[in-house]
Amino acid sequence: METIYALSSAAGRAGVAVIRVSGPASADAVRVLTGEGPGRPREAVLRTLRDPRDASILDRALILWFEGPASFTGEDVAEFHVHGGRAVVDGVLVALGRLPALRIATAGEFTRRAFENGKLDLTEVEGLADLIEAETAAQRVQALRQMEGALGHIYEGWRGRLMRVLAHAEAEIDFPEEEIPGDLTRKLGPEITRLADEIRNHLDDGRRGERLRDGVEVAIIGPPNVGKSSLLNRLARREAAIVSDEAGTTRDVLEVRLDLGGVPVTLADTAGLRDAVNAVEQEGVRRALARAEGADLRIVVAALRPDGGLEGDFSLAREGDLRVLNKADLGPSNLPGAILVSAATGEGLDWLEEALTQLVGEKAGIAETPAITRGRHREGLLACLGGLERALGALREERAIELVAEDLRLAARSLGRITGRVDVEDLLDIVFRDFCIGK
Ligand SMILES: Nc1nc2c(ncn2[C@@H]2O[C@H](COP(=O)(O)OP(=O)(O)OP(=O)(O)O)[C@@H](O)[C@H]2O)c(=O)[nH]1
Ligand SMILES: [K+]
Ligand SMILES: [Mg+2]
Repeated sequence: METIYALSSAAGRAGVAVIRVSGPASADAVRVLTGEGPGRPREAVLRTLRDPRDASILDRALILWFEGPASFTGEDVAEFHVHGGRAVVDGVLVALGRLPALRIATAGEFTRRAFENGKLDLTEVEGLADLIEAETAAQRVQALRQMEGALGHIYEGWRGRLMRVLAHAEAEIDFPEEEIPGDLTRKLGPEITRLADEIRNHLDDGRRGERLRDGVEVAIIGPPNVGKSSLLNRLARREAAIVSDEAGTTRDVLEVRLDLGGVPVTLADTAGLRDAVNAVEQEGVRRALARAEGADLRIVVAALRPDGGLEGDFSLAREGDLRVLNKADLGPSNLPGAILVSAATGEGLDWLEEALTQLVGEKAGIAETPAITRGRHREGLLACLGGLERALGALREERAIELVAEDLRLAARSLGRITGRVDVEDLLDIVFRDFCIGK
């Protein structure tokens, strides 16, 4: 196994930078730079780092030594906590690069080694990637939970039970007993049914976990000039979108990211909906409708007119969408089911934000039991469920036990692919794509 090294903290100037080395030559790397072997495992030592070519001083650094397999990667690991200046970091990296046994790590290679050495399963690797990407508090909680194995344990638990059922079925193939009709169904059926029910329940999560990971998509729609862009600017607390009294100001879909109660939200402003006056506006309207269609939630906006009449209506609102009547400053009004606001004065905006936060929280966020966070998990679980249902069907029809066993085997394999316990070579590049060098 080659020994790899990389800067593991972010590039650029910083107080401290961490350079990580992993592999059998890690102790040599410490020896060459400090003139001494590594200290005791997990105890920081302060050492002078010298360039091995001319003994010039590179830095005074803290060195942390982890003896494999009790390390992140499962191999011997040395961490150099150096001063985070560019010349210091470059000097140490160049010195390490001169050691013949060392080479620079590729993106995600430290984590990949952790996976290959059984330190993390694939769901835990994904949790770690999500933790590094987490922007909001709820995302952090979900990522940490997954990194600590919450999802992996559930899937491995199901796989263990499935393997036991499979063992029974296989025993039946090897040592067929006196066939009593329906006997096998009575033996295997209940546990397969229970497993299928549990997986079905887990799948029926309203995509909360996936939405929390990706962000909830909210689209603001309505006719021109009702104040959609003005409302977006209020919610974003900055002048993100152009506002004017000209109908048809907004053409492109404009997105801002919000953190509503810990849930990341992508709020989209869209072109006003009307029979467009030209091709560009027409394209804007097409995009607005497409975005509204794809969104998890719509804020449908109408506005009060100075004459007391109504601009727009809520015909595009679906159940669970927000209906907003803007320009409440123009006169008295009362529209049941609509939130009254004024983007001009700020009136009612607290309510709007509160209602939006509440709805978003219903669609995404932390539930008591860990939720599916990626389409990859969902696909694996659906494939597993399909196998279990086919196995149950085959049992009911009293088909050959070999066929039942084959379906159970496929179901177990689909579960195993989620955690990476069975042939996943083809998956690894996809899972590790999210990592950068040093991770
Ligand atoms: N009186 C009043 N005027 C408002 C309010 N909100 C927005 N306006 C005005 O209404 C006009 C249109 O506002 P925009 O935010 O550009 O409306 P829009 O819905 O994004 O318009 P398009 O992008 O053209 O579809 C501007 O002149 C705003 O200043 C409000 O609450 N009260
Ligand atoms: K406008
Ligand atoms: Mg606009």
